[in-house]
Amino acid sequence: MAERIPIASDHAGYELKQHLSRALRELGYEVEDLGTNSPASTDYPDYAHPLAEKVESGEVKRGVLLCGTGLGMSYAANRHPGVRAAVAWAPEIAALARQHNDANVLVLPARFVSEEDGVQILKTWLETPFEGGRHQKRVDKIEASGHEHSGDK
Ligand SMILES: O=C[C@H](O)[C@H](O)[C@H](O)COP(=O)(O)O
Repeated sequence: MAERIPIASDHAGYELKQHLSRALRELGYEVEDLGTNSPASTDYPDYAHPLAEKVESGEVKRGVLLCGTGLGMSYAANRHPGVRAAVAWAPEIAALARQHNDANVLVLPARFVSEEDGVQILKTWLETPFEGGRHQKRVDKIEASGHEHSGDK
């Protein structure tokens, strides 16, 4: 069965979302489009939270968000426990976001990447595994309260 991947954007990411949705389908994924559905002005948290809730609950393994810079979407998505939303503007960032940070949400800065680069970033993020090892301990510490962790444990 094809993996279902939710994707969402605000107005700034709308055009690239449409392009990446087509690319995802061509790659064999089932795409769940959570909006927005036009280039009309919208508020990015209205799209980030529903997608992040799906990842947080385990309904889906991973998802894709887009806004102008990627920043607003990442701020909102990263408030959800267990969500690690990474802004990636180059395939190398997307690869490291997977290898080192186990990023389960890819966030694209739609006003700063071309359609072609967007597809390469997406494919790299989809195909790159988490390395685990020393990175697992660090990822685990993200979920811990900042008060509980100090020093090099
Ligand atoms: O982080 C926020 C995103 O980049 C938004 O896409 C951006 O702020 C939207 O800006 P505007 O309302 O000026 O199109």
